[in-house]
Amino acid sequence: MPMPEPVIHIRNLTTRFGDRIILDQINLDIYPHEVTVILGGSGCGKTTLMKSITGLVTPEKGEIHIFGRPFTESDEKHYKETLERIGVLFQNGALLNSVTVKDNVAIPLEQHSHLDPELIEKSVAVKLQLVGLSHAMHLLPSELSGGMRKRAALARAIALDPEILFCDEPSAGLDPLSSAALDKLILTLKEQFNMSILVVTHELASIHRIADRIVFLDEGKILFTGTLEDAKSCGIDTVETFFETGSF
Ligand SMILES: Nc1ncnc2c1ncn2[C@@H]1O[C@H](COP(=O)(O)OP(=O)(O)OP(=O)(O)O)[C@@H](O)[C@H]1O
Repeated sequence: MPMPEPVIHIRNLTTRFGDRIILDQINLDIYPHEVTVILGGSGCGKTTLMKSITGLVTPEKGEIHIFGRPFTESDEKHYKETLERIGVLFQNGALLNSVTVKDNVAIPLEQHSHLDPELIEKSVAVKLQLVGLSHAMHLLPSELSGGMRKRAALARAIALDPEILFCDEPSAGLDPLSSAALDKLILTLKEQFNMSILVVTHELASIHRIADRIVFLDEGKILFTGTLEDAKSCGIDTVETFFETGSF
């Protein structure tokens, strides 16, 4: 079967901090309605890749097309419209501590939608129900467990019904049950909401549950891309060792 058009198409992406090249001429296609797991040792550039794609870091050179249109050199209107179709779950959750869970999830809708307050309230309630936090909507982030905080941050990341969702180490610091619950949610977002999802994680159990495709980064270059099954027997020592041992 021919591959569908990628939702993200990256060519020769180079990102540098000072005199250090972090991403070195990356070529990568991200396909729709799949979970793509970005793997690689600490400091290899996984977060920088996500930030380069989402405009949080400015690449030195290269092209990024999102939804079939150039993103790197787009005008302000197109740039903003594209970002509204993307959700990001940051590594630390990045919830505002001074407002309730419900108000945290409402923020993107208040800032980027034209919905009236009543519809915003309904939309927030739907998202909180989806992540299983209806009962916690009036709590402050500091009153939540780690797993609940991650789910609240996920509800906020999907507030605008994004077509692409980025999750940076969503299960870091979670116990196995909370981690599995989060993976289930990620699969629901892919299967029922048709999202294309990029996840940075190095937890083998999680990778086996969610990954359709693997992108393995090493020192700023892509060592392997392909399906999870292919990754396990790709003939590249670093990749195969990871799948055997769970460490880099
Ligand atoms: N804003 C920045 N300024 C300078 N250097 C940075 C900046 N952000 C990241 N780096 C450096 O770039 C390299 C890649 O960082 P990045 O966070 O992308 O790695 P990572 O693969 O996500 O690592 P980890 O798995 O440990 O989170 C690291 O050496 C880091 O110190």
